[in-house]
Amino acid sequence: MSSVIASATRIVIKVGSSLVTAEGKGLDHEALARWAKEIAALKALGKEVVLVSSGAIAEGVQRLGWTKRPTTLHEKQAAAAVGQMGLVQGYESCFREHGLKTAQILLTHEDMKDRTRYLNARATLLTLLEHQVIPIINENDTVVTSEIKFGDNDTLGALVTNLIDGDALIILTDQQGLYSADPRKHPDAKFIHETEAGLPELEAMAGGAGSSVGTGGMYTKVIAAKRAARSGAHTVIASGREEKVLTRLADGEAIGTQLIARTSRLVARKQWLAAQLQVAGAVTLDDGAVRALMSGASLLPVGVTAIGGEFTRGDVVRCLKPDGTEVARGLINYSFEEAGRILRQPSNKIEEILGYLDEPELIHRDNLVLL
Ligand SMILES: Nc1ncnc2c1ncn2[C@@H]1O[C@H](COP(=O)(O)OP(=O)(O)O)[C@@H](O)[C@H]1O
Ligand SMILES: N[C@@H](CCC(=O)OP(=O)(O)O)C(=O)O
Repeated sequence: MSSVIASATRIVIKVGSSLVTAEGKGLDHEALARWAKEIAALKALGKEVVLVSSGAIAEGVQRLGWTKRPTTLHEKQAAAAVGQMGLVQGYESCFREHGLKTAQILLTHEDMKDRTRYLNARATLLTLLEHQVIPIINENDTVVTSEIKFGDNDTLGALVTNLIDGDALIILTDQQGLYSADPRKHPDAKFIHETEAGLPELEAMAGGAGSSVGTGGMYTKVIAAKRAARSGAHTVIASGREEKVLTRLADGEAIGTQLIARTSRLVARKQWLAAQLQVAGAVTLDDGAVRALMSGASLLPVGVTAIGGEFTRGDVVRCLKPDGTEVARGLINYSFEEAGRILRQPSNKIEEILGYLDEPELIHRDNLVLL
């Protein structure tokens, strides 16, 4: 059995509070340095890495001189705001030692639900990866309320994996991986080396957080693996205390629990797009654009002859052949008003016409499914 990480190129790594803080009291700077070193080694192997890191609240509590983790939402938010400074400062200086640039990204649930924000967040993250920057992501604790909260960074890690079409999600925690029951309470629990992500029995095995530092426990990790699998990504839950865990995983060593996604990344994305029932509009293509789409290209405004419906950026629209039959469906980059102004035009004219350029494609091929 070898690790799925060996063949993964785009990887989201989630480190829990217990791994970046000293027993929940302030940041463990040696730990941050170790993560930066390991991630630099993955980068050197040609992998793209996004880091989802907790630890803001724990660091904030320390900086504010509080003796325990607060219970009210506003105190937690205040602690997170203070602590996030330390978290990004710490990572920034550790990654700089390896010649790597970092970026701070704070997200909420709404950023993922709202299609326009979803596309913007996706484009920003992919651009950062293109420029070899390590995005460091946390929940935007300042603005969250219970309705828009991920609540735990395991869920955030999975949604980020979906967002950027990651090949794999690595969840690092304080246990070796998933056991048949919480090993803190059941010392005889059996270790699970490999299983299929999303199996209902896994949810029954996983309990809540075992420490006062972490939040979600194994349950949110198992659910995160199920979510990640929706976009075809495999998940590995492993111990962050294991020596050189990331580089060993990348070498193919099967450390931790592997939760395998059944459907491939591409098939999963196309299924998701095809299943979108709410279609906001349609664009009619010329014959050349239909041929381009069929051969796997993106849809450019130059190949569009008409539009219908009132859609906004990020909505799902139908792509119609000149005779009106549907050939494809995809997430559109421009609103119906904008699309109406740039249709039949070459992409290098978009900026001149609209005064700005979001993307040269009307629908990018990654966001397009042929029917
Ligand atoms: N079936 C299980 N297998 C392993 N750990 C479990 C299981 N059920 C509950 N846990 C608990 O989940 C904890 C890890 O989650 P959590 O404390 O939220 O960590 P993190 O901060 O890394 O997210 C473990 O320390 C363990 O006590
Ligand atoms: N946004 C919070 C993260 C909360 C959280 O999910 O923590 P954990 O269960 O340790 O990953 C923070 O940075 O403290």
